[in-house]
Amino acid sequence: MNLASLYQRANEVQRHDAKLILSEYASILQWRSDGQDSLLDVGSGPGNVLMDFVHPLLPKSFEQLVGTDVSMQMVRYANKCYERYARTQFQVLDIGCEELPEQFKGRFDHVTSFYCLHWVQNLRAALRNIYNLLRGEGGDTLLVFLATNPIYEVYKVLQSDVKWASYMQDVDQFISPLHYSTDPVKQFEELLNEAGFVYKNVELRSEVFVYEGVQTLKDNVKAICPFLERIPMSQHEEFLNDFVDIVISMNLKQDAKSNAEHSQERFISPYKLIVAYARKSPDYLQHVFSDLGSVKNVKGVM
Ligand SMILES: C[S@@+](CC[C@H](N)C(=O)[O-])C[C@H]1O[C@@H](n2cnc3c(N)ncnc32)[C@H](O)[C@@H]1O
Ligand SMILES: CC(C)=CCC/C(C)=C/CC/C(C)=C/C(=O)O
Repeated sequence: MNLASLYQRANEVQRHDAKLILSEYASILQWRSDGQDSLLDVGSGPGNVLMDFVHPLLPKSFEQLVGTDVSMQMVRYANKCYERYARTQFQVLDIGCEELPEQFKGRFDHVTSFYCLHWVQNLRAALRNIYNLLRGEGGDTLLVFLATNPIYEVYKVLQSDVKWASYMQDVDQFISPLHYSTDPVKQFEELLNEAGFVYKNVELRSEVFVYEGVQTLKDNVKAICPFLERIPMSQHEEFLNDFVDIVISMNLKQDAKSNAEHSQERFISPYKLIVAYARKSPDYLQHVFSDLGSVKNVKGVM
């Protein structure tokens, strides 16, 4: 996914969900009493969700805001767009990496991520890294990503088409790792436990987004579809038309009202969103728990 400017213009559902969920969690995030919070965002893309919806929530005296992304093109684009913002920077980081670069370890009070983790097949590594991004004495994380989306079924049908099969052999790499899960909440809770998070709240939200008009749908697909850059430009419109035909065959097109003038076609996208909030136990608590075995009567913290 490398079309920073197009994505910035065609990310309606992503902006809608991030804005709504941040309005709900702004008061739940554990802001520091001294106001010197450090926050890292995972998969920031062109940065407009982070800067439009997270940045305004930070205390005025925040320590640092770091947007990260696996794509150098997204990072360069975001740094250029937001270069005038104090104590704010964008850096390359693959959240699914085996070993978190030292400069990121234990430095953040908060880690957020919006519409990124469904792109990461190794959620176990991602959550281990997110845990290790947080400072030793605590910190919290707010993670919002797709469990299911009809786009994944459309991709599977396109991959079976001889016209597109050779460009989509690795289609499963781009399907959310929870798309086929029978219990995505349980599965993600177990992954959070494994990473070491002690307090967690994981929701699965059933949502519906309506794309007004076929061009809006096509633009939103173009902004995130990983296969288009592999297909000759001269065939892009054919690919997108085939995409829309499959959406229609899935009965996801709402018939325009016959009497309405200039009515647009509406495309319905029913999807399921994971909204997960978790806190990292302070290191000192871990110390107390680990000492429980040697000290019989421990008073106070339990
Ligand atoms: C759909 S965009 C979301 C951007 C932004 N968070 C938003 O809500 O608009 C997903 C972003 O995640 C990035 N991404 C995909 N895999 C990643 C990984 N393993 N580590 C970090 N970022 C990744 C993509 O490059 C892309 O910029
Ligand atoms: C009707 C239909 C198939 C709509 C899906 C359209 C669409 C652009 C979904 C985006 C899914 C996705 C992977 C978003 C992202 O990563 O930001």
